[in-house]
This record gives sequence, C-alpha cells and structure tokens, in this order.
Amino acid sequence: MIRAHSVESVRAAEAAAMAQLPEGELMSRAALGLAEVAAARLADTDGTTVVGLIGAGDNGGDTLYAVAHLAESGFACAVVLVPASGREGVHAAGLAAAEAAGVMVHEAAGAAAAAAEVVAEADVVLDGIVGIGGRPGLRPDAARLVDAVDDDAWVIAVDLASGLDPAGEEGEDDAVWANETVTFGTPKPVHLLPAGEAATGRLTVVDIGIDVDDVPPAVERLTWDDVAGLWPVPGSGDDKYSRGVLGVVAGSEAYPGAAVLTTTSAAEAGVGMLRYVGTPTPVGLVHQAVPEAVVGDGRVQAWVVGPGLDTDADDSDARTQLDAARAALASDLPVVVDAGGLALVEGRRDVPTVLTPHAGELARLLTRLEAAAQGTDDATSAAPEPGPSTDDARSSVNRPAEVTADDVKADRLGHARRLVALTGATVLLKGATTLVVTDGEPVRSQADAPPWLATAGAGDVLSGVIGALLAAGLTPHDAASLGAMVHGVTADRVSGGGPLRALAVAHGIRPTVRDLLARGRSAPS
Ligand SMILES: NC(=O)C1=CN([C@@H]2O[C@H](COP(=O)(O)OP(=O)(O)OC[C@H]3O[C@@H](n4cnc5c(N)ncnc54)[C@H](O)[C@@H]3O)[C@@H](O)[C@H]2O)[C@@H](O)CC1
Ligand SMILES: [K+]
Repeated sequence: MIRAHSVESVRAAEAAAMAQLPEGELMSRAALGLAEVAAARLADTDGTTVVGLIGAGDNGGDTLYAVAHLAESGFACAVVLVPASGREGVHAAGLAAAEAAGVMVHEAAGAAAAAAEVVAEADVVLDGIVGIGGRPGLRPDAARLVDAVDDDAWVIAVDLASGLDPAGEEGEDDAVWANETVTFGTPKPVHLLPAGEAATGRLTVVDIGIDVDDVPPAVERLTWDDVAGLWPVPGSGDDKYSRGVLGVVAGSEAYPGAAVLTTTSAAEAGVGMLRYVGTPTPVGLVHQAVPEAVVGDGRVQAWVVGPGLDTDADDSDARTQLDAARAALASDLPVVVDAGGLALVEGRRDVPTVLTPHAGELARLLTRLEAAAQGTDDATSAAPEPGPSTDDARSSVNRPAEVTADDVKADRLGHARRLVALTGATVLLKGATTLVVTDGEPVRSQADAPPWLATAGAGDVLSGVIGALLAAGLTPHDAASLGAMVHGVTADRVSGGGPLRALAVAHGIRPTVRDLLARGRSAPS
C-alpha cells in the first residue's frame, strides 16, 4: 500500500523529528536524496547542466543545498532566484552553500529575460519554487521562467510540482509539469489524486527519518502486493454458498451484452455462485456464455444492480426485472449499483453500497438527489402558509444548481465526497485515476489501467468483479478499491500496449488474480 499524508500530518511528523535532530538535519537529508536522484538522471541522459528554480521557502532551501552537492560533483550548476526581493527573499544558508560550491546565482527580479535564457540552457531543472507551503497557481514571474524550460530538459519537482495544490483537491492548470517528483518522508495527497498526478510524473520518496507509520493517511493506493492479503481465498471448509453467492440484475433487450460482461467477470473473479435476473434476450446469452450462472431469483449474499439496465422499458419482462432491481436495492444485502441502477437510487443507503458512476452519471445523480434533499428540507422546515403562491416560491427559491460532468471533472474528489455525504454509500468515481471514497476512510486512488480501457462495456466488467468481492464478504471500501485495481491491472496485461475489448478484460481477470496471488505467496513475509 502506498500511503499519502496530509500537509498537517507531515508538518507534525517533521516537527517531532526535528526536536530529536541537529538543526538543518532534515533539510540536509532531503537535499542529499534530491541530489542523488538528479545525478542519476544526468548520467542517464548524458546531461551536464543543472538549473535550480529557487522560491522563498524551505523548498527553495532544499534545492539550493542539492544544487551545491551537484556542483561539488562537477556538474555545471546555476540557480535562478524567483522572489522579487532576490537574495533577501531566499534561504540564506542554502544560498551561501551554493555560492561556496561555485553555483552561478541569477536573480529573476529586474532581469527576467536573462534569467529565462539561463533556464533554457538546462538539461535538468530542479523546481524548488514552492513545496507544501505553496498555494495553487504560479505567479506570473515564476510562470515565465517555467515557460522557458526546454522541451527536452528533465524536470524534477522538489517535493511537489510548484503550482499544484498540496492537498490535491483544487485542480490547477498553471503549474510546473514535472517528469518526476522527489518527495520527502512520505507521499502527499497531490501525488496520488487526479488533480496532481499527471503533473507529478514518476514519484520517488526520499527517507529523511520522519515517522508517519502510526499516522492515519489521507489517501491510499493499493499495490500488487496487497492483493494476497485482501483477496478472498477459499479454505478447505468452504462450499459454494459460504464463498458467496452473487445476484446480478443487469442487461436488457436494449443492452443485452452488459449481462454477459458482468456475469462473465464475476465468474472469472471466482464467485462461489452466480444468479442472474434479466429479460429473455440477455437470459439466452448468459445461458450460452456463462453456463455456471443460475437464472432466476434466489438467496444471495450481495447484488450487482444496473449494468445495461433499461429503466425506460415498459413491457412486462422489463417491469419484472426492474421490480427485482428495486427489491435488491431495498433489501439489507450489500449491493453494487452501476449505470441504469443509479437512476433507482433514492437517497440515503443504510446497507453496504458501492455506487460506481462515471463523471456524467455522478453529475446527474448529485443533481437529482440534491434537489430531492432540498425539496424535503423545504417541505419539513418551511411549514408553508396555505395559499396559491407557496408552490411557486418553493420551486424557485434555493433550488440547488445543476451539476455538470465538467464540474465533476474539475473537482472529482469534492463531488465524490458530496455524493458520499448524501447517500452514506461508498462512491467509486471512474476515470484515468479511479477514486474510492467512503465516510471515515482514507480515500483510495487507483491508477492501474491504460487509456485503452476507456471502452464500452469496461464498467460492466468492473461491477462484476466488485460484486464477487462484496458477496465474499469484503467491505464496500475494500471491494471497490481492490476491484478497481485488479480491473486496471488486467486491462494493462490484456492491452499490452494495444487495443482491448471489454470481454477480453473479463476473461483476463482469472489469470491476473492467479498471478497476483502467486506473487503474494512468493513474497518474503
Ligand atoms: N518542514 C521540514 O522540516 C522540512 C521541509 N522541507 C521542505 O520545505 C518545504 C516547505 O517549506 P515552507 O514551509 O517554507 O514552504 P514552501 O517552500 O513550500 O513555500 C512557502 C513560500 O512560498 C511562498 N508561496 C506560496 N505559494 C506561492 C505561489 N503560488 N507562488 C509563489 N510563492 C508562493 C510563500 O509566501 C512562502 O514564502 C517542503 O515542501 C520541503 O521541500 C524539507 O527540507 C524537509 C524538512
Ligand atoms: K517544488
């Protein structure tokens, strides 16, 4: 598991460590680790020149000391001081160390064009403008220097790419775009969240001796080595029922294939038993494609409701299927709700529930549920006066604004949290980085899949895997995040760098889980 800690936690851990160590020791360790990474990249790229961009805080201090090390190692080094106050504005001891090592010092203030020329010459750029003390966005003078960086230069962000929100909550277009980031002590949320992950590049954590082992993380990411500990492996006393029976209400006359994809992936994930509830065409397809599935209602331990479900269909078969979907949602059993099933969610969920929207579905669901919640509040708290104008007033005053898919994309975590607050469910928000958000748990953030996975039917496969894990007894948080991870890793294997189709991902789940479990068995304990 990769764990990222909040800025507050990092500052507290740093303070505790500093109290035990000589002054400057943490910065000196950070700078040494940073210089080692930079030296390795210079060697990899046959680079010779290093330029550090130096801001006003300790992030600039780290960078000054690192550049001093690199100068002592024989590289041609310069720094550009970004603050308007020049030398006065930066870490004094770090600047003295850099100058003593022969580093060329340039001030951007009053000499922006000359400073930009220096930056443009660099093979490796160390971005020490701001770190965890930074606010999102770059000031214009810093942005001009960043624009001057050569396209072929290797950009190493110190602690985090300057301009990003360290908490990873606010998106920011105006930030350094790093090839890699060298961070200190522990990852920060921005490194794992959609708002900052792309600009972070490759992430290296330098151990500077701060202790966060017992500090709750803000964000987590499952890795391959977590699978063996979480995946439900049957024991000799198990039977198909004790391993978990999954009921699937999916597919329709309009979208029959979704039923095949969801049941196939649940079977591939090794569910104890599968029950399938659908209309005639998908029933026929499931019979053929997944002979293991039992058609019809019955006792189950968890449900998947919604892939390919047509909530507008009105024939008697469809009505029967929709009744089964509503009954599954009204039961006290854990449920994964996807696609068409999301339209059937009415508000708070008091049973273990995973909602798996993409950005557009999350926007629609939030808009509908927030309007409904508002209507209830009005109805209960406004104690309307009798009279003809009351309804009009209620419909126009305080109605929540419509949420769009673009709103969600601009702040994925914030919107996922809003849906969690409204429903109490675990929300899995799909995207290049998939977020799994549960009240009271660290956010799980998985980025295992190649962009090829953005293909029709991939979500149906995901819900089948998560359903199989819920039926086996995993918590919604673990089932959703482990399901997302295995789905993404499988897609990566199946793609091999080229196109993939959803059914191939479903068929890839079984060998992927087998290999990940074998990895766990061979790992040193
Ligand atoms: N606290 C510690 O013990 C350690 C801190 N370290 C380094 O110290 C950094 C944190 O240092 P600081 O707290 O001094 O903060 P930063 O160096 O991150 O930045 C704070 C300074 O930048 C300015 N600033 C903030 N947002 C800005 C923006 N958008 N554009 C331009 N200037 C902006 C602020 O006015 C302030 O002067 C870490 O990221 C890490 O690199 C490391 O040396 C390891 C030890
Ligand atoms: K930085």
